[in-house]
Amino acid sequence: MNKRIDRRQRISEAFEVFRSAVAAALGAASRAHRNASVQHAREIFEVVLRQDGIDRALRDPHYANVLRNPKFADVVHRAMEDRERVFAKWTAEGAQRLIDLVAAVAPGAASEPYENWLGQAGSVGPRGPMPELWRIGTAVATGAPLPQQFPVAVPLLDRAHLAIAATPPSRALAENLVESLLLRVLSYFQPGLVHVHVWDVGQLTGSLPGLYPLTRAGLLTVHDPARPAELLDELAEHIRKVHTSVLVDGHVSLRSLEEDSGGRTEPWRIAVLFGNGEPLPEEQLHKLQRIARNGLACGVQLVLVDCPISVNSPVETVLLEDDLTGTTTMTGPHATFRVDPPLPRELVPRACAVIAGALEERRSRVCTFEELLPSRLWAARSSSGVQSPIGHRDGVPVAVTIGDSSPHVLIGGPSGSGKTNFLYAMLGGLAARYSPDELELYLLDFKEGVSFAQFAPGRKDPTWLPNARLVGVNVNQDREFGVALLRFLAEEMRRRADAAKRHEVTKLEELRAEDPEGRWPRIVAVVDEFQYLFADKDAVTREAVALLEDVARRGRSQGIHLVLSSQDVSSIEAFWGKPAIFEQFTVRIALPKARRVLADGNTEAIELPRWHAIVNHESGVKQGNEIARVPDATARGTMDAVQARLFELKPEWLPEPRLFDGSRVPVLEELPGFLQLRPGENRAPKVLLGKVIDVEDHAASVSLARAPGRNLAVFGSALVENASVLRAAALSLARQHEPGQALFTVAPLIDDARPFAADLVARLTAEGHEVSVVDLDGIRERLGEVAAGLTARLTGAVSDQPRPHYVVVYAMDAANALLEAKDPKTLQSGVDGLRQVIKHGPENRTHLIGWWRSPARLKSVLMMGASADDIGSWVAFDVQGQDLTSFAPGQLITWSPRPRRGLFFDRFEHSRPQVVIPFQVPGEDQP
Ligand SMILES: Nc1ncnc2c1ncn2[C@@H]1O[C@H](COP(=O)(O)OP(=O)(O)OP(=O)(O)O)[C@@H](O)[C@H]1O
Repeated sequence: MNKRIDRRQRISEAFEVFRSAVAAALGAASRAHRNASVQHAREIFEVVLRQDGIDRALRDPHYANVLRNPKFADVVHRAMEDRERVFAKWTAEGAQRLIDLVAAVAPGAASEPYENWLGQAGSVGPRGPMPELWRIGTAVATGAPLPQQFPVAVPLLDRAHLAIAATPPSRALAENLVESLLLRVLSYFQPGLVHVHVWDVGQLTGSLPGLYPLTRAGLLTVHDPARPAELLDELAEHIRKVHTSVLVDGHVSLRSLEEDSGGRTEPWRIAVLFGNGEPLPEEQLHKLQRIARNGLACGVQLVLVDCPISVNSPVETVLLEDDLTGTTTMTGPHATFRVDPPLPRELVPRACAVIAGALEERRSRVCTFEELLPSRLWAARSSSGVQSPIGHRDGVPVAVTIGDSSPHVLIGGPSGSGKTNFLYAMLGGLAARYSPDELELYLLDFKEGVSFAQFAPGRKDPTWLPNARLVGVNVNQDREFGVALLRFLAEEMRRRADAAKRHEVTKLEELRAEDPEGRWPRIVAVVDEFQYLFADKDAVTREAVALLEDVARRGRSQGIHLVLSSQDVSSIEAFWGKPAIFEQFTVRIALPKARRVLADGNTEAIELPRWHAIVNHESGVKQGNEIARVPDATARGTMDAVQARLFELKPEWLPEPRLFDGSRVPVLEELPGFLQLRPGENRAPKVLLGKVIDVEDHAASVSLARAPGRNLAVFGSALVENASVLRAAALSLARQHEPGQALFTVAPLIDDARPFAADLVARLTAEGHEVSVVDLDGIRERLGEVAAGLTARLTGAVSDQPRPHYVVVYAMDAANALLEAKDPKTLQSGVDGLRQVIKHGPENRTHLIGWWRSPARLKSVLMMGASADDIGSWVAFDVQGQDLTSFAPGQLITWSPRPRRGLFFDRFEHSRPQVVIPFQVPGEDQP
């Protein structure tokens, strides 16, 4: 029995060992399993965590427990470490870089806290600097290890539109954002440089109530919510206007123009559209898309709130969420931003009132001439045209553009309305911007007075305007000078067209590109009171019209531009009768009360205040009107000061402008053409008579060749003028002969002529010439001797080289009766002698230079034995055109005499008579 018990005991014990072994084995397995599970869970967690990212896990409430579990602490720790390592660069410098960047490109009100600027009117003018970004809030990079804040800013004005999409809870935030942004912009720039338009689909009273004080100064326009089309049309019209009047000639945007011209010439327009999340009706949407597409180039900025639109132009987008955070396309999806807190309610209207007030004050302040000038003189290029501000509106410059698409300018305004002042403002601005290689000026003033005289060197002021190539003053009745200028321009136009053809181009801009070494400045020719050109229905007007038509039509592509100004455009029938000419004058400037310069029905000039001008680049149609206050440009220290500065800058080689002063009496002895005369064997002597009216400053001259007809007659009763011609003729001949080589007979046949003749004789003898003087009593005999000498040659009795002999007779007709008497012996009259001299003198080097007090008195002599043909050239003073026709067969001479002007015709040289200005005679003063 005991044995059995013992065995059982042993068995039990044996099983006990087994059980313990099993238990131990199971325990170990379970521990291992537990460990493995934890390990597995960690790995799975790490996989998930890495997949989601630690930053997301940290924000996700589902992760909260797990992240606290100490078992996963090392996984979390590792992930955090990795994140920190990855973000080390960002953490160290990322946010700071953004802070620095915004501070650099968004100066002043563009990014600083409102305390620094709100309530002050901006001071930055049209020349900038232009902020690149404008602050809207603060962001943190989502997922960065440290919640470092950095500013969020968006580009605006010329750079990108702004679209904001909000949810109902965040809509108010969107409005705050817009308000703050607008105030930043409005407070940055000088008042007037930015205009705001607001349209809100939902609210009749409009949004942004804090901005309302701006309406008083016209800086804010709140548009009717029921009529969005009105705003869209207005913006579209503005864009069109900028294209047609400002962005002419090559510039694609106001910004590129600004870079070239050194300043903004057009204010920005910011249009804020508050929508309701629904797209606009299709037609309006298309309009809006067009504005979005073209607006940025023309200074039109859209800010669209809940106004869905897809456009093909730069737009930055802001998305605001229910939780009042947002994202923007500027910072991408990895940054969450918060809109800056709203500006203090009560400060906004006050700030807007300050801005409006400052603008009103600016408006009442007169901009100065100095403000028309560029920051750098002569820095602009004229390849595609020239442009200069001529005045300001609301502190913003208003410019005139002259180029291929706005080639010519017409200025109108009654006397005293400021045309001349306007021209000065324009010429000052242009001359300061464009060097003489870029722009040449031809300035002609028909008015009494000397408004352009200061541009040429004068007795008091030796400086002159370097751009001026020609200055014509006191032109008054010398309409021929206007024609001469037009002729010169037409000639230059042809020269340029030929050069263009050689380079196979059609326009000046292309020619300049093809021929960079060539000098091809643009030419602006200004004619003040140009209606004088068309004063009579005569050959001058006909020629002027033809030339004007040619230059107006073809000048544009050759860089030749006309600026015509008149107090009475309506009276210029010849001009009006040619709509083709008129149409070329697309730039119209109307001064107060100007009539007919602008298009019919555009009567704004009537209401224009003093010292203002309407600048219109659209042929005068109403939409093209831009009003500018023109500064005083004629006072001392304005145009004259610029001229003095430019004079210092001018290159050495630049010649003085030619001055044509209609009131000046030319002086023979100062004329280069006279001083250059020398004795010469093989040339026919040249006789200078006076100056012709031309651009080149030539003398009128006749060649006294050894040929029939080479005599000179001077007609008219005007003593001084006739004596002047005889004197100039004789003195110029004297310079072309060695002393003793020629003989001069000087015959004053009336007493009044004696002083002139005596002076002439003195000068001729002083130069060593042989002079014989005869008076009325001796003339018949003298002519008889000369005639006999000629007869001897004609009959062959004498055959040596004839000696040049110039017979200068004052008032030849005084001897008519005396000459007509016949010699009782020979039955010859003195007239026969005279005829012989006139007819056969020239071929034998004897030339008659005679003054007859009327052409009829000479004609009576030229009946038999001599003819009008024997007087090959003549100058007439105070003689009507019809009285001269017998000396210019086949010509219709429409000449009305005028003081100190003669009509000159050389049948050997001229197809038509030309006007001459006689030289000064001794004792005669300059006016
Ligand atoms: N913008 C201006 N600011 C101040 N003064 C001005 C301005 N424009 C013109 N004036 C002054 O008004 C006067 C007349 O101006 P201006 O000579 O330019 O007129 P106009 O139209 O050319 O007259 P007119 O044809 O009679 O010569 C001048 O004394 C000029 O200084």
